[in-house]
Formats: sequence, C-alpha cells, structure tokens
Amino acid sequence: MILPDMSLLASLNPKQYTAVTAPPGPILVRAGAGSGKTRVLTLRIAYLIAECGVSPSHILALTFTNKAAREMRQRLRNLPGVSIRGLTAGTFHSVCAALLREHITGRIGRYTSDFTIYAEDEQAQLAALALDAARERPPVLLEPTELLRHISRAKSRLLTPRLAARFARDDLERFVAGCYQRYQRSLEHANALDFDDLILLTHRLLAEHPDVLDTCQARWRHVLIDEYQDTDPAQYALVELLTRPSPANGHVRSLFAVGDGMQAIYGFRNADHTIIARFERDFPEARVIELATNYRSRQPILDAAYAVIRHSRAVQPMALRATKPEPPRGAGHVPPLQIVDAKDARDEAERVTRSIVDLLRRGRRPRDIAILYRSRHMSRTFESALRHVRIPYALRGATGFFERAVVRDTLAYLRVVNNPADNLSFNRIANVPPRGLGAGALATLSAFAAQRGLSLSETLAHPEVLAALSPKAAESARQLAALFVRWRRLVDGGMPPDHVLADVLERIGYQAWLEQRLEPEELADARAHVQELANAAAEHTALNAFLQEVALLTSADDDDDERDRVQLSTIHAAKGLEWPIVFVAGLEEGTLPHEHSLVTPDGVEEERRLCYVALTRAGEQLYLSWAASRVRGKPTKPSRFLNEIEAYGRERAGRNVAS
Ligand SMILES: Nc1ncnc2c1ncn2[C@@H]1O[C@H](COP(=O)(O)OP(=O)(O)OP(=O)(O)O)[C@@H](O)[C@H]1O
Ligand SMILES: [Mg+2]
Repeated sequence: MILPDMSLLASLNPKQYTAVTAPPGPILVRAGAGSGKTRVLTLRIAYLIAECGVSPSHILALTFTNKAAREMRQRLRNLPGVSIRGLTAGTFHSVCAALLREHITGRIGRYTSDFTIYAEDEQAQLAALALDAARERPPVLLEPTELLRHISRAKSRLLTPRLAARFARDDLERFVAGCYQRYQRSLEHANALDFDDLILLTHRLLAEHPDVLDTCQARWRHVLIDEYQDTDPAQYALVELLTRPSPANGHVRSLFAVGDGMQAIYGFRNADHTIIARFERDFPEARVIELATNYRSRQPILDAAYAVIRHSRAVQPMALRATKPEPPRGAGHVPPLQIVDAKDARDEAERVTRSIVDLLRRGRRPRDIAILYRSRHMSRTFESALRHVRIPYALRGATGFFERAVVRDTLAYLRVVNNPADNLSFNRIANVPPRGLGAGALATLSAFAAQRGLSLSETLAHPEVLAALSPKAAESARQLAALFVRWRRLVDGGMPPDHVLADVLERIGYQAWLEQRLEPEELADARAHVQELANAAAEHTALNAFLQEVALLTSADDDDDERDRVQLSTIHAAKGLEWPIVFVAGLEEGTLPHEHSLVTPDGVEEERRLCYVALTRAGEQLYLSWAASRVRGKPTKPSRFLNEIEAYGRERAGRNVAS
C-alpha cells in the first residue's frame, strides 16, 4: 500500500528509488522482466506530480497498448495525493492521431483533420491498385501484402516515397518506391492515413513546423516510455525531436525510458531491438539505471528464463535474482517448474486442464492462471477442454475460436446439412459467399416458408419460390438446394465429418472468396482456423456427434461479467503482464520457435526472446507443455528452448519433472 508524500517511495528498493527520484534528463531504466520497470515508471509520474509540483498536463506517458495506459491511469488515481487531470497517456499511435487531428489541416499536403485511418484491408486494396498501375514489370512477383511490408518498413525508417526512390539499391527497391509513391498519393486523395503514417506524418509535422514543435515541447516537458525496446526508428526519431532541449522545455531533455532488450519481440513490425543498447550513445548525458532484483518470480522460474536467454547472441543476458524465498521442501511443497509431456494437442489441453482443475481444488482462483501460446489458433483445443469441465476462461485480445466468422460460417453449412430445419444457420450462409440470394430473395423464401410451415432450406427449390425469384436468384437457389442434397447423401453414406467439411468448402468456393476479401495475413489466420475446425471434426466419426459437441461448447454461458477467469493469451499479448501460475503451451520446434522463424538466425533470436517473455510472466508456478505431434499425427521434436531449460536444470541440482 502506498501512502502520500515521501512515503510514496518507501516501498522502492534503492535502485528503484534512484530511478524514480533522478533529476530530469535522459534516463534509461534497463532491467529484466519483473524487476519493477512499469511500477517505477508509474511512480516516477506520481513523484513528478506530487513531489516536484509538475502539472500532469506537462507529462506524456507512452505505453505499448491503450489498455496498459488505462491501467496506469487507474493505478495513479489510486495513489492518495496524486491528481492526473490533463495527463496524456496512450500509445504512440493514439497520441499521434490526436496531435494530427489538432494540427494537420493546412500544414501537411491536402490532409484535413477529418482524415480516416485505413485498416489493413483498405490498405491492401490501395496496394493492389498501386501494383496494377505500375508501368514497368515487377522484378519479382509481388503480392499486395508484401508490398505493404516494404512500404511499412520504409515508413518506419522515415523514408518518404522520394527518399525511398533515391536510396533504392536494386530493381525491386526502385519498383517498390514507385508503388509506394502511387499508394501514398491515393491515401492522400482519400484524406486517409495508414497506421505508419500516424507516426511518420507526426514526425513531419514537428520537423517542418517549428510552431507546432514549440507547442508540443512546451506542453510535454516530461516524456516517459514503457517497453522502450519495441520502439521503431520513426517512433524513436519522434521522441528525440519532442524531447530535444529548447527554450520551451527549459533546455532539458526529460526523457524517462524503461525497457528490457531481452524482451524485444516486435522486430517483425520493424522495431529496432538495438535501441536500448544505443541509448547512451544517442544521449551522451544519459543516466542508465539497472535493476537486478526480481519481485515477480521464484528463483527456479528465473533460472528457466535465464537458461533460454543465455544462448542469445544479440543481447547481453542478465541473470535475475528472486526476492521471493524458496519455500522449504517437504509436504505441501509446490514445484515451481513442471514439464507436461503430451501425445498431441488434445492430450496437451486435457493434461493442462487437469492440472488446472487440481489447482482450483487446492484453492487457486481461475484469474491466477494463464495459458500462453505462440499462435492465436492454438486457443481452440484449450477452449474446448476448459469448457468441457466448465472452467471459466477469457481470451485476451481476440474473439473466441468458435465465435470467429470463418468458423461460424463453416459450421452453419454443416448444421443445415445435419438439420435442414435450422433456419438461423441457413440465414447465415444463404448468401455467403454472395450468390445473389440477398435480402429480397430471403424475404420471398421466408414468406413462402412461413405460409407452408416449411424450413427455409426446404423451400429453396420449390417451383413456386423459384418462379417468384429473379432468374439469377432462382438459378442460385436451385444450385444451393442441389448441394445440400449432395452433402446429405455423403453424410448418409457414412463419409466422416472432416471429409464432408472439405467437400462443402470446395463446392462453395469458400477459399477463393476469402482470398478476395481478406488481407493475406488475415487469410493465413482464417486458413489456420478452418484447419483447426477440420482437426476437431476429424476427432468424430459422425457429423451429428461433432456438431453436438460444438453446440455444447458455444452455448456455454459467456455473458456473466465476472472476470475471475483463466486467461488465454498469445505470448505477444501477454507482454508486461503477470500471473501466479502460467502454462506455456506448444514448446515444440516449429511451434515455438515458429516454423517461419527458422529460416533466419534473427528470426530464431526473436523467438528466443519471445520464449523469455512467456516464461517470465509466471510468479509461483510455471508449467511447460509440448505435444509429440501437433498437426495430423506428424511427429514433432521438443523445442530447443525446452532442451536448454532441461540441460540447465541438469547442470544444477533439484530438477522437478512431472507429467
Ligand atoms: N520494490 C518492490 N517491492 C515489492 N514489489 C515490487 C517492487 N517493485 C516491483 N514490484 C512488483 O513486482 C512485479 C513486477 O513489476 P513490474 O510489472 O513493474 O515489472 P516490469 O519490470 O515492468 O516487468 P516486465 O518486464 O514484465 O514488464 C509487480 O507485481 C510489482 O508490483
Ligand atoms: Mg513492465
């Protein structure tokens, strides 16, 4: 509990105290996971306000997610004697968007303050247009998303189309620069900004308009950044400019950054993981404070994290010391580290769930527990297993697997096949993919069905209905009716559910339709989801049984607002968070490290840091699970990270392995 005035600081260790109370200047707090960086940053704000009399409106706090900013505000509000009226706290993107709305009109090109922010699918459309409009032939075949990756990379390095063209070193880069120019022009024509523009144009605004820079510097005299290791070069340049000593800020660069190079996991989004190491070079008057004490995790958990990160080439690994004393061994001793060996993904989920049941029985709350995994689609098996035993769970930062549109569409088809009276499912897919059975046609069907007491799918090929529809709609209705007859026959003939599912997807041209409307990254996700659904279907011999299991899963009570739930999260989304008990799933080669990463050394390095992030989320107990096979019976190998942990464990005595 923190008390007002100076006692606010009583709970800090000496290093933390030094950081919180350091005189303004460029300050970097460089420290491992769980050492109190975020807490120090929060208390630094409180200190500036409560002790130094700084007005909250003179403070800018940059967090990695908006949720983190909300939590920080909440924590500050709870401190007695601290008012945060006027404090700016948010992500780079949200703060920049607000700044641009205020100042962009008349200052940058033809943009006005009503600009739209284009999301990925709109970006992909513009990128496709930019590719189509190219007069020269591309040196290699380039998909819109690949082009967008190139453009994003250029923007994250503050390269305008003109600079990109000037610095282009080969045909591909020259071609991309041309596309980038067209892409950027069409954005500007639409008075639209993409995500990277929020940073890029804010930088330009400040660099080209001294009056705006002056206003900002006078307003935000103190800038604080959490998760500094995931800052990209454009964001860095922006911060450098914003905090540059000037009359407006009293000639002091008051920049307080906290970060951990071992946790840099956004290289794939152009973050520059060397940024931490460069701090002292960039700001010669910098003060660097290192925190070595960990307040989150028991020592064996930190040892496991160290076992993985000590092999890192890119970062200088630091071993962490726990403050939590290890409880004496003997009756009631909970092993801090356990390894779960599973046959396959389903077995893994069941074993993890059994452990969770056991933990709950021993008095743990669901909210004390998190399951972390590398890729989003991996939540599916855990969701099924948890629902099966009625353990409440929440999926962080995503909709549940069975709630996802692709999954629901596909299931809706199977439901109609299984039960032609299922009008809700029929309504969902009548025009998905679009086949000319829009609202008008459905109204005709509905009216007739109601009149005759038939289901929608049964009226589909009725002559009277067909006569009432437009020729195109009638033709579609006839074809769809024939398909349902076909699928029903396949089911009656004993075809396994996953094969029926494959036939459905093929006949309706679902993949092609997804390809048309999804941005390739989403498409990969959607494909993975469909594959997951097929895996689930393959576990059953009868369509009926499969659908029933799924129905029980989806009808679970989801609307109670109690947050006492097991947290399911990707590792990326778990950054900065902590739980007493953490399960890290899928520790296999190809899963973590992810197969895409295996082609480059940098890729594997980033996976290593990702694994470090995962392990260091745990306070008291860490479970590491792996499955001997994950996809369709193909055997896997345990993750190199798991091997490293075990090897390190063997180097030291007292290894606990349970299954
Ligand atoms: N001096 C302290 N005394 C007691 N608890 C502390 C102290 N400093 C930090 N903690 C606690 O340690 C935990 C980790 O702190 P925090 O989340 O700030 O670490 P972090 O360095 O930001 O971690 P990450 O790198 O994962 O973001 C929190 O529960 C925090 O309240
Ligand atoms: Mg933190």
